[in-house]
Amino acid sequence: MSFSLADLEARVAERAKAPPEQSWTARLLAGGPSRAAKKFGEEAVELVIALAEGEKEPIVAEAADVLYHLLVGLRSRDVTLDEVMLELERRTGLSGLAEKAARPR
Ligand SMILES: N=c1c2ncn([C@@H]3O[C@H](COP(=O)(O)OP(=O)(O)OP(=O)(O)O)[C@@H](O)[C@H]3O)c2ncn1[C@@H]1O[C@H](COP(=O)(O)O)[C@@H](O)[C@H]1O
Repeated sequence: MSFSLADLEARVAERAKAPPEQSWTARLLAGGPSRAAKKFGEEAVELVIALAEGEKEPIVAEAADVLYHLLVGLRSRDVTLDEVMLELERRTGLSGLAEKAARPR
């Protein structure tokens, strides 16, 4: 498998420039960040339901929708995948439980 989230981010960036009547990406972005956020939320809920039900095929399909709509949402706020990956890389040295315990109360 050579296709990556970075490839999808590049595709989203390319299609953002298309006329909205020819591109779902461009149409979503033309609606502004709140439109992209709302669609991401809908897709996230559909993934939650698929995960709770436990069937693999819908989980894969809904997870794909979530990842694509996440990238569109990030683009709507000019946040890059690199910025998110840097944050994830920063966290690799720390267990999630240790990080939670270290939070100010
Ligand atoms: N990965 C995706 C992708 N995943 C989902 N979608 C679209 O997201 C839209 C919403 O999906 P849903 O079916 O969940 O939602 P809906 O149409 O509102 O239907 P319901 O909620 O009523 O079920 C549909 O038009 C899907 O086709 C995507 N649209 C685009 N991409 C990628 O973006 C590229 C560019 O696409 P365009 O911008 O459309 O050219 C494509 O080549 C793909 O690589």
